[in-house]
Parts: sequence; structure tokens; C-alpha cells
Amino acid sequence: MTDPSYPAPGGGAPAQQRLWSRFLRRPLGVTALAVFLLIVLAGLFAPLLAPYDPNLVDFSLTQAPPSAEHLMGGDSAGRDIFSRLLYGARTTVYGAAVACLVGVLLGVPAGVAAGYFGGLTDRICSSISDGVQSVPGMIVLLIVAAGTGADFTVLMMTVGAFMAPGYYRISRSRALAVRKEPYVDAARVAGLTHTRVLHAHMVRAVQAPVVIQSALTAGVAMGMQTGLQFLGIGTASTPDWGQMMNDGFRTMGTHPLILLWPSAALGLTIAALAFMGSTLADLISVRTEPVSRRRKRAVAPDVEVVPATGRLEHPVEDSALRIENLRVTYRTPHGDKQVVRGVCLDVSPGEVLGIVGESGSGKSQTVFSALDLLPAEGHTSADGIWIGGEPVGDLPRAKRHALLGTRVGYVPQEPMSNLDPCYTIGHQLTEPLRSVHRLTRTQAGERARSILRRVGIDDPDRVLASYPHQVSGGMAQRVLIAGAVAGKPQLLVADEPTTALDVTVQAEVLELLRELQEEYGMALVIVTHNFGVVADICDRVAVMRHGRVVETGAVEEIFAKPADPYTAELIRASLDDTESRDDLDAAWNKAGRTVRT
Ligand SMILES: Nc1ncnc2c1ncn2[C@@H]1O[C@H](COP(=O)(O)OP(=O)(O)OP(=O)(O)O)[C@@H](O)[C@H]1O
Repeated sequence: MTDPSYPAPGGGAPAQQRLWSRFLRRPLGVTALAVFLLIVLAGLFAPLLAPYDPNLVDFSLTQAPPSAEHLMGGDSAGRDIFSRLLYGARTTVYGAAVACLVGVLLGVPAGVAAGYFGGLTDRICSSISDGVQSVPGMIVLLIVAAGTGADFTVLMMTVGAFMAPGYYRISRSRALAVRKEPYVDAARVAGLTHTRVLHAHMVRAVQAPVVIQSALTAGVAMGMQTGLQFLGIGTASTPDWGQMMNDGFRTMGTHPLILLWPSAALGLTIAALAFMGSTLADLISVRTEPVSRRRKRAVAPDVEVVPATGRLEHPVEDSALRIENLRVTYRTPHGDKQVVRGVCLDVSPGEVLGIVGESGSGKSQTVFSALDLLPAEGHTSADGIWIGGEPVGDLPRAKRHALLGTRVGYVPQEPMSNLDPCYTIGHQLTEPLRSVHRLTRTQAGERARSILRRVGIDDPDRVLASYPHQVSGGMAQRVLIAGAVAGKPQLLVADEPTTALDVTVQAEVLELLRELQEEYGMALVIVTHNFGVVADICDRVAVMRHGRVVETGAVEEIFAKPADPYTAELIRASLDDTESRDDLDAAWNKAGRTVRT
């Protein structure tokens, strides 16, 4: 599910436009933005705007009050304060920009990698980030100043390095949230490499939080650089607000205006940045997750050995998918929980296998294991998993994903959350065709158009140019089916493909899946809780409950003579559309089993 506090990760073009127009309706945000832009422009155009050379000394101007010629008067050395203030804005904005840039370059890639890959990467990056935070920044800055002859750019780069943990935390938190989005899983099943997924989904997701963080970081960096300049660390020939404040501080008893001007300029700039940042944060409600200082190492749970259940019908070499004695275990606060308990099943090319069972029976966990989509806390073990006759269980991840991308298509349960709101449907359909199947842009566009027509979309160009929110749920599911079969996979896995759809659309989608399966000669595995769906399109069925296969067989045989009372009850409940748990439990117990909860 998308983080409810953060509607569209990163925002697509329309989301960004909406955000921009909402920002423009916030008077405080608009005023802050206008003030900040004025200060930036004043700094940029200081050579044009400043009436005097900022370093020109005119002794008659020493500590002079404001006048028509010298709007803010003169400082203790007889220089024009207004001109120095304009040049000082330049230095301040430049320094803040350097610090933000370094912070972004160090913090964002590390945060995104830590959130996306997790595990060791996360532990290493988080330890470095924690380490940087514990270093006393001011002492390091003084050492750097002494070592570099107070080089301003190097000093601001050092400030940026100390700001990097802020960027790290926020990027990691967004990447963690987006990593759980179904469309990221879908992209991985489509065979996109980590680099592509990171580029396509993660970078966009962190854009808005990074902008907000930059507004806040720039303010802090300005405060730090002014502090350094106030202490006399910096270049005397370049006017800056810190030097000006130092000058004013020494004479504030007699000439308070000399201190007031640079202090007001700094205060105004930092306030403008803070209000801009808080208005943006308000609009998109960014919340960061604290990075735990001591993350617990994920320990693989003990896998309980259970007898295998289910029946294998085909030799390995004739199967499109074969799963032998699969166990999936989660480590929970209440102990290890085995949610798939020794499942065996297979499907051959051209065959449709239904995996049916009530909610929580382990159907999705079974197919997720085959697709390598289990969350990090899920631990899989099996005697073997084969795709197209090739063992995949022990393959390195990259190879396994490459295989999945070319041989397997996946149709998920929730069409809308499996499409990235940031990109047009055209982009999402053509991206795997180009990067995995090596089609050119034109070929990928042509293929996307023809496959959309094939799945019953009459105006493919309009749909290709649309964002997910601009199409209906049924249309989105057709798009996902099109994407899943566009690469002509040998195996199509559909996880409750009709559950989220209107009843009128459900039959059409099932019909479409059956047609495509026959046309391409694919094996189809369809996960469902509904025996009606099984009756409609499956050849064979595996009935599951409590993580085990209760019964496997040809659909007609199971409908005609279910061997297990639980199957009989599930068929009755499904076809009557009344899934009563009591009846199902009674049927389960009748077979001499105990009810597991
Ligand atoms: N991350 C997790 N941590 C612990 N248990 C989990 C996790 N994900 C799933 N489970 C448990 O695994 C069991 C099987 O879930 P699964 O999603 O496979 O069910 P399902 O048969 O597909 O049903 P549904 O159609 O409701 O998804 C459930 O009891 C579920 O609570």
C-alpha cells in the first residue's frame, strides 16, 4: 500500500503540477518563496545592483548613518553597507548551495541504496551516518580551515558532509516505503535490473523530501557559515554577512544599525527557507522514520520439517513451474510462524493450474516464493523450485530475476497499486520491453500498441499517454495483463486477478486470460479463493489450507468427487457464495485434522 501520509511517491508530472498549484495557494509559502528569490537575485546581480565597490573605503563614510547616497550607511572601515550586503548575499547563497549539493550527493544515494537493498548495505550505511553525526562538526571545521587556509568552498563542502545524514535518513525512509510498493515487485518480476528500478522508482520518490530537506539544510548551512565568518574564518577580500556582523558586534553599543543590517538579512533568508520548507512539508506531509542505532541482525528462523503435501504430475523437464516441498517461515515477536508447510505443485506448458483456498491459506506466499517476491522477513526453503525445467532456488538473485523477466509474467491482485503513479502507462509498458527484451523505442511502442489492442483496448494511443489514475480499474488490469504477456512468457502467474474488479469486468478478464494462455501456449497459474474461477478456466487445481495442499487433481474430477471433505465444503461455499468459516472448520475437522489458527 502507498504510504497514506504521502500520496504519490515523488509525484508524477500531474502530481507535481498539483503540488505546485497548491503551494501557490499558501500565502506564507508564496511570500517566503518571493523573499528567497529576491535575495538570490540580489546576490546574483550584485555587480549590477550595488551602487559602490563593496571594498571601496571612504573615510568620510565611517560609521555614517543611512542617507540618500548610502541607503544603509557606512561600516567601521568606511565602506558602503548596502553594496556589501548585496555581495554578501552572493557568498551566503553560494556557500549554502555547495553544502546542499555535497549533502545530496553523499546522503541521497546512500539512503536510497540502504532502503532498497536493506541488510548489510543498510547496516553499513546507517553506521557511517550515525558515526558522522557523532563527530563534533565545529572542531572538524576549524581543523579544515587551518589545513586549507580557510578555503571557503572546502569549508562549505565539509559543512555539506555533516548535513549528509539528514538527507540519508529521509531518502532511506522513502526508499523503504517505496520498496514495499507492489509496482516495485512487478518491475522486478518483469526483469528490470536493480539499477533500472532505482532509477525509475526510487529517484522520483525521494525528490520532494530532498527539496524540503534542502530548504532546511540551506538555512542551517547559512547559520554555520556565518558563524565561521564571524570568527574571522574566511576571505577578507570577499564581503560576507559574518564579517559584517563581526564589525557591527564591536560597535553595537554606539552604532547598532551596522549589526542590524546583516543580522536582518540573515534572519530573513533563513526564515524564508524555513517557511518554504514547512509549507512544502505540510502539503505532502513527509514523515521520516527514525533510523535505529542498533539494528538487529536478521536471523533465519528454524525451519520446521513437515511432510510434503500435494502431487507432482509432470517430469521436471516438461514443467513450466515445479515447486517441491516448499516451506515459508516468518520470524514474528511470538515465535517462528510457518505459513507454507511442505507444498508441492507443478504446471506444464499450455496447462492452467488453479491454487484455491480461503484467505490466509498460503496461496500468495507460495507463488511469491516462486517469483522471489517474499518480503525480507520471509524465509523460504524447498527441495527445489524449477522454472521452465531450470532450477532457480539456488541461482544468484540477478540471474534469477533475469530468468523471471524473460520467462515469467505476473498479473497482480490490485491493478492500481501495481502501476507507478509517476509514469505514463506507455512508459511502464515499454520500459521492460526495451531494457529486458532489447527492443528499440519504436519497436517497444509498436509492441505495446498491438498488445493493448489484443487485450481489448481500442484506443491504445490514448491509454499509452495516460497516467494510471486516468484509467478505470478494469482498464488498468488489462494494461497489467498486456504488460505481463508482452514479453511472451512461458509461464503467467495471476494472483487473484479479478478480486479488485467489478463483477461485470471479472468474467471478461478471466476470458481474456484464458484466450491469451491458449494463444501463446503459456502455462497459467491462477491464485483464487473462488471455485467459480477454477470452474471457469482451470484444468487442474491445488486446494490449500493452513499452508498445506489438501488435495490436487483435475478440475472435473474434483468437482465431481472431491476426495477431501474440506474441498467439498469449499466448493459448496464458493458456489453458493457463502464462505462460512464454521462449515469450513467442521469439514476440516471431519478429515481428522485439528484447526490451526
Ligand atoms: N510479512 C508477514 N509476516 C508474518 N506473516 C505473514 C506475512 N505475510 C503473510 N503472512 C501470513 O501468511 C499466511 C498466508 O498468507 P497468504 O498471503 O499466502 O494468504 P492467501 O492464501 O494468499 O490469502 P489472501 O488471499 O488473503 O492473501 C497468512 O496467515 C498471513 O498472515
